[in-house]
Amino acid sequence: MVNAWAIQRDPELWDDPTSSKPERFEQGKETSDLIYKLMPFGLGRRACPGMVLAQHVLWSTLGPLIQCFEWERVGEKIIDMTERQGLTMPKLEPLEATCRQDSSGRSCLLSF
Ligand code: HEM
Repeated sequence: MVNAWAIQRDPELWDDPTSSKPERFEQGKETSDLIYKLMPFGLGRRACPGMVLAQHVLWSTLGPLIQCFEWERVGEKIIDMTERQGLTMPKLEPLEATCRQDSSGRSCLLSF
């Protein structure tokens, strides 16, 4: 069994592996061998058959949530990213956040 958890946190493979840096996935960065370093859907014959569906759903749900809203944590406390055990690696402390419609005037996929 492949230990994807360890591979995804290996400092020899990732710059500052435990920090949230979405920009690391921008084109041209971290793209070589990404499929073997990240493996969100597994690899090979037993890889996830729902990958394409999942990616489309993610684009159409997460995209508008990020693009159309401004998000803030509740209170001043830094968000604790500690994981608890479970199949999908849930957070130990559930995430609490507030959002409001983006006021920057950027175009948004959704109209209200
Ligand atoms: C973000 C969403 C998803 C993630 C991250 C994900 C991830 C994974 C991973 C890591 C595996 C194990 C692959 C392996 O053993 O190497 C898997 C297996 C599987 N996934 Fe997904 N999956 C997602 C969504 C879906 C969806 C939407 C479906 C179906 C509509 C699906 C159906 C399956 C099935 C049936 C297997 C078992 C494949 C087998 O054992 O042959 N998954 N998935």
